[in-house]
Amino acid sequence: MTTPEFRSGFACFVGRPNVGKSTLMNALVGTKVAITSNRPQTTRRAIRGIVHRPDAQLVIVDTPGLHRPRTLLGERLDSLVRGTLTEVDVIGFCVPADEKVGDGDRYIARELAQVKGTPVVAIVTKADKVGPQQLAEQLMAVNALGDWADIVPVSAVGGLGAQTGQSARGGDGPYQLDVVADVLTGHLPEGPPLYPEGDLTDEPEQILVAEFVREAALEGVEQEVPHSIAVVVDEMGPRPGREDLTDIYAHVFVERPSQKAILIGRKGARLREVGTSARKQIEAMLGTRVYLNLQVSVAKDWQRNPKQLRRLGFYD
Ligand SMILES: Nc1nc2c(ncn2[C@@H]2O[C@H](COP(=O)(O)OP(=O)(O)OP(=O)(O)O)[C@@H](O)[C@H]2O)c(=O)[nH]1
Repeated sequence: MTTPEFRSGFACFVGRPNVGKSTLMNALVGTKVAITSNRPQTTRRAIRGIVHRPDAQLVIVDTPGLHRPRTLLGERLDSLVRGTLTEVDVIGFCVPADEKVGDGDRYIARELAQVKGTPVVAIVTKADKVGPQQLAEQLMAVNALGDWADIVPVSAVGGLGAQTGQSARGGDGPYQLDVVADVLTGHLPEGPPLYPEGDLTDEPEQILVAEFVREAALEGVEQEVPHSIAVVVDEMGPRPGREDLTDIYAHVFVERPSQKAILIGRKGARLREVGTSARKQIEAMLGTRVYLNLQVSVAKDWQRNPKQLRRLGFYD
């Protein structure tokens, strides 16, 4: 017998307002990852939480724009939402069991049909609120909405367990969270865990550091280098014996040599400015002094393979 490979990757959830996306995400994740930015606009793809399993790690990302769901419907999907949908490995499309499929659901289903290359799992939420007959009918109605990789009912409040006061996780109800997690992780590529378990609090800081560097690097050159920058923090930690000093090694990736030249500037002058500007922000956030080592590299056409890049740690 061969051991099943470990799987890892990213998921996001979409659906009309109030269909239970947040409840489901929170119920799924073992660890909440709070990204505490005082400038929330800068963190574009906040990690909502991580599902750790013996066989898989599922990283749930927030879908920007879905926090303003009332403007989402009726308008075209925000490009950021689109970006997120194509970057993740699997999308969970939530439709509640207790409301008839409506225009809002159909709208989102149509939009999802245009997202090529990312499997969509239709999730019928709040399954505990209806009887088996109504649930079966809703599953059929949702099935007719599109071409789903899977379709699965769930109750985030614990299936039958909800009525008996048992926890959602261990719940003995038929619509367990574990099943949703199984189905979602089944669509992830094989790969090692993307985040260390139990050491999650560093990650948001690294994301913010990358954002600070990215912002500083883009300052004043948005015309020449539009959206062509990705920043990866390679290493970050206190310098041994110096708790007041944090060493940070980061890579700034651009698409073309010409952009690299712009970022570095004459005799490295511009890159030094970028470093100084980013460092001030990072020092303010961390409350320590910071040594920031920036390297600029050309990663040709890095934007063309967003899934791979996300896996490598690009956050844009
Ligand atoms: N009975 C039951 N209620 C649920 C379930 N999931 C969510 N709810 C309730 O449905 C309501 C909406 O849930 P949310 O998780 O806030 O929905 P949402 O889709 O994140 O909403 P937006 O943030 O507006 O997009 C809340 O009152 C939840 O308590 C479920 O599985 N069963």
